[in-house]
Amino acid sequence: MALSLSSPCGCASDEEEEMAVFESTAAEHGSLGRPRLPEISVISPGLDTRPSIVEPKMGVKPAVVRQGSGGERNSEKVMVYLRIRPYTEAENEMGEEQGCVAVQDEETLMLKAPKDSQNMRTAERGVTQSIHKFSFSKICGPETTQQQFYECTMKKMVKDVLQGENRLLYTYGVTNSGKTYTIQGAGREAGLLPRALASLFRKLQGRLYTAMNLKPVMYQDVRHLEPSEVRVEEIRRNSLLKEDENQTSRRGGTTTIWDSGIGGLSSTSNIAAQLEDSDSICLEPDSLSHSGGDDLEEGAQFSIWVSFYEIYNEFLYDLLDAAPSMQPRKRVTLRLSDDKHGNPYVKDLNWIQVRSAEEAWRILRAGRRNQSFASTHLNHNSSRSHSIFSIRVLHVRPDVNSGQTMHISELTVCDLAGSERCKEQRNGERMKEANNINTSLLTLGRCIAALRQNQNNKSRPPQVVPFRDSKLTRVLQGFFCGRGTSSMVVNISPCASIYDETLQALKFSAIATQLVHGPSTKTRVAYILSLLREPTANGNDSTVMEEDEDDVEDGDITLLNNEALLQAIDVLKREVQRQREEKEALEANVREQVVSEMMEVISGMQDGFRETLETEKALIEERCEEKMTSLQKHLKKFYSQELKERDEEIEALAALLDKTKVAESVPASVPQEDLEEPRRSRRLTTQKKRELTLCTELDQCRNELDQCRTELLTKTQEMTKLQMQLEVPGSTGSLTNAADRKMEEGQRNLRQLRLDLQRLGADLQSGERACCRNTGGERLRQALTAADETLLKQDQILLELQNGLTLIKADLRRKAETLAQMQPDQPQLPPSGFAAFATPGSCKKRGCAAAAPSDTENRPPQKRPLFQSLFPTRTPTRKYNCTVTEANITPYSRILRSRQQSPPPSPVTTPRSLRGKY
Ligand SMILES: Nc1ncnc2c1ncn2[C@@H]1O[C@H](COP(=O)(O)OP(=O)(O)OP(=O)(O)O)[C@@H](O)[C@H]1O
Repeated sequence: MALSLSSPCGCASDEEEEMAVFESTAAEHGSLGRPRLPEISVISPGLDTRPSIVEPKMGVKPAVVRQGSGGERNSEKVMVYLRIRPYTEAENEMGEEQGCVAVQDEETLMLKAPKDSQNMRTAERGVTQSIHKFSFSKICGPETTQQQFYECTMKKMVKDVLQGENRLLYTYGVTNSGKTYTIQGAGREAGLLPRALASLFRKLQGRLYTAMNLKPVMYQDVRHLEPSEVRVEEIRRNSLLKEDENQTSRRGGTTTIWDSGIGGLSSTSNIAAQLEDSDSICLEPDSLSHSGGDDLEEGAQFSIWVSFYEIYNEFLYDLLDAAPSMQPRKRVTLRLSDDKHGNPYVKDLNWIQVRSAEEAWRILRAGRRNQSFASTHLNHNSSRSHSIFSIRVLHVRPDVNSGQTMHISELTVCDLAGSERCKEQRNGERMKEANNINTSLLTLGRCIAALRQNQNNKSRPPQVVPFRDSKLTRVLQGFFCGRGTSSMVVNISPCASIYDETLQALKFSAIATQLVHGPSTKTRVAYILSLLREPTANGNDSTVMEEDEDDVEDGDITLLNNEALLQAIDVLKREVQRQREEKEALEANVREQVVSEMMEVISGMQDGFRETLETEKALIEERCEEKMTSLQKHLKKFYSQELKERDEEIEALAALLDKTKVAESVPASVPQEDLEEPRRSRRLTTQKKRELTLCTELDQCRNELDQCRTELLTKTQEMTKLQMQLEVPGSTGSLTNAADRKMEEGQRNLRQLRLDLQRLGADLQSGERACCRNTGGERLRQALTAADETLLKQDQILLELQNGLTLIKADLRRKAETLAQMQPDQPQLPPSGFAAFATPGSCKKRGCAAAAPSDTENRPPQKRPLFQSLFPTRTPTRKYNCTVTEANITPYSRILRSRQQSPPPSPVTTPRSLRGKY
C-alpha cells in the first residue's frame, strides 16, 4: 500500500527530501497541471544515510561509522525521539480514539487523517495526502514508562556531561501532549530531569566539590568567590530551600500536581528512599551504578550548580530569584548578553550550588512556583512559557590552591510551551501568550531549517541562521553551533480532535531529524590541523605533516610542539586574512551593484519629476489663458452694459425734449396770463425748440451715417471679391502686383476713412454730451459746427476714395484686358464694370452684365494719375459736386448738400445712435 518518494537506491536525495518535507505546502501553489499526488506522504530523514552509533565499551569513545564514500566526517544526526501519550479516560469517552496514529515499527509512524480534520478536507480536494509517514530516531508508544524513556534518551546524556560535553534536551509538541510530564513527571512517575539529577549525584558520590568558592558565570566561565561572596551564595541557597520547605509543610507534605516530577520525594522522610528507588531504576548496573569514578577524570572533583529561568512573552525571568516575599511583586526581567567571544548568556542569572539530588529537586520545585501556568481549553495546567533548567558541572582540581577549574560542562533541559491555535484562545492574555509561543517556536523551526540547508548545500554560500529572531533560539544557539549537541523529544497526543496540530508538529520535527550536529570543538581542532597539513603558500609542506597521522585525526592539539602551534597560528591568520579579503571584495561588489541600482532609480525619478513639471507648467499656462479670456469677456460685457445705459439716458432726455416741445405748442384755450411768461423762460423755450430740431437732424444724420457705413462695407466686400477675382488669372507678374498695391492703398484709405468716422462719432458724442448737459446753446452750436465740419471732411474723403476706387477699377479692367490678350485661349473679358472680372455665370446671377458703366469708370486712367486719384487736392471747388455725378451721390453727400441749402446757423446735431456704436 505504501508508496515511497525515496530514490530507487532507497536513499532520498536532497531535493527529494525537500519535496517530501514541504509537499503539503508546495501542492497548494499549483492547481494547474498538478501531478497526481501519491497516496502517502513520506516525510523521512533518510534513515539509510544516518550514521549508526556503535555503543561504546567502557572507556571507549563512541565512534561514528561513516556511510559510503560521501559520508560526512564526524557528522552525527540529531536524535529526535517521539513519545505518544496514552488516552485519558475522558478522551476515551469522547471518542477521541479513531486510530489516526499508528506505530509501524520502532522508527516509523503512520498518521491517518480522521474524517473531521482539516487535513482530510484538503485531501478530499486533492491538495494533499491523508496518510503521512514519519521516521524518527526512536518511537516510544503510550505504554512506554518514564524509566524506559529515560534510558533511551537521557541516560547517555548524563554520562556525556560528566565526561565534559554539553548537552541539550528539549521537548516539542502541541499543548497537552505530555511535554511537562516527560521532563518533570507527575506524581510518583518521575520525569527525565529528576532521574537525571538522581543519576548524576549517584555517579558523583564521593567526588563532589562542596566548597562554594568557584562559581559559573557568563557563558561558561568560572569566578573565584571571596568568603563574603560565598556567604551570600549560601544565604541565597538556604532561603530557597527554606521557602520550598515552608510551601511543602503548608500543604501538609501531600503530593499534588505541583509536586510533579520527583513527586512524593517532597516528604523529607521518604525522599532518600524514593530517590534511591528512582535512581536504582534509572541506572544500569553495568554503566553507571557501579562505575563510581571509572568514567570520571582522574583526581577531579565536581561542583554542581543549577539555574532555572523561563521565557514568557519574549521576556526572561529568573525563577530562582530568591528574595522570599509573601507580597506579590513585579518580576525583574533578565537581559541577554554576549561574552567577548560572542557567546550569548543570561546576565545576572542566579546559579545555586546543590550538593544532592534532593536539594536540586527542591530548588527546581521552588522555581516552578514562580513559573507561568494557566488553564487553557486543552490543558487546565498548561505551561505558558518555555522553562529552561540548566545543570553546570565544574570539573575541579582540588589539589591546587583553593581549587582550580579544569573544565565546565552543561546539561540543559528545556520544556517548551506547547504550540496551539491562537484563535481558540478566548482570553486576550492567553491569545498574546499563544502568539509569542508560536512565534518563538516558528523561529526555532526556521533556525533548524536554515542549519539543515547549510549542511546539505555546502557548495552554496551559507544562509544566515536567524538565532537572533527570538530569545529562545538565542539562548540555545550554542548547542546548535558546535558547543554541544542537542536532542529533541516530540510529544504527541493520539487524539483525533487535535490531529491537524499534531501533523504540523510532526512536520516541524521531520526537519530536525535531518539535521546533523554542528562541528564540535574537537572537530574545529581537526580543521586547524587539516589546514596545517595543506601545503603552505610558499610551497613548503607544513612541519605538522611529520606528526603522527592518528593523533592528527583524533584532533589532539596538545601533541603539537610550540613551533607547530605558532605555525598553526600563522596559517589561521592567513586564512582569516583571506576570508576577510574575500568578504571585502564581496561587499565592494554588493555596494557597487546597490549604487548602480540606486542611480537607475534616481534617474528614473528625475525623468518622472521632469515630466510632471512639464505637465504642471502646461496646465498652469492653460489656466492663466482661460482666466484672461474670461476677464476680457467680463470687461467687454461690463463696458457694453455701461454704453447701453448711457444710450438709454440719452433717449430718455430726448423724450423729455419731445414732451417740452408738445408743451410749447399750447392750444388757444390757454389763458392769456399764462402766455405772458417771463422773457427768460421764453428764451429757454426757443432754445429747447432748437435743440429739438437739432436732435431730429442728428437722428437723420445718424441714419445717413449708418447707410454710409453699410455702403462702405459693401464696397469693401466688392473690393475683396475683386481682389479674389484678380487672383484668378494667376500671378501674371507686375501688372497684378501693381493692382494689388493699389488695392492695398485703397484699403488703407478705407481704414483711414473708418478712423475718421470714429473720430466723427466721438465728436458727435461730445456734441451730444454738451446737448445733454443742457449747457448753453452756444457751446452746443460750436460742438455741432465742429461735428459738421468733420462730417464734411469725411464726406470729401469718401468721395475721393470713391474716385480712387473707380480709377482702380478702370485700371484693373485694363489690366484684365491685357491679361486676356496675353492668354489668347482665355475667354474675352467684358469691357467694363466689376462684372468684367467675374465669371459669366456669376455676372448673370447678379445681373451685373446689363449694368452700364458710369462716366467716371469710363474715364481713361492716364488722365488722372493713380496717386492723385487716391490723394486728391482738396480744393473747395471740387468739394461737393465737381466730379460726382448724380448717380454717385451717396446719402452722406446728400445730407451735406441739403445742409448747405438749409439756413445757417442751424448746427448739425450729432446722431445719437452713432455714439452708441463707437
Ligand atoms: N505518557 C503519559 N502517560 C500518562 N499520562 C500522561 C502522559 N503524558 C501526558 N500525560 C498526562 O497528560 C496531561 C497533559 O500533560 P502535560 O501537562 O505534560 O502536557 P504539556 O504538553 O506539558 O502541556 P502544555 O504545553 O499545555 O504545558 C497531564 O495530565 C499528564 O499527566
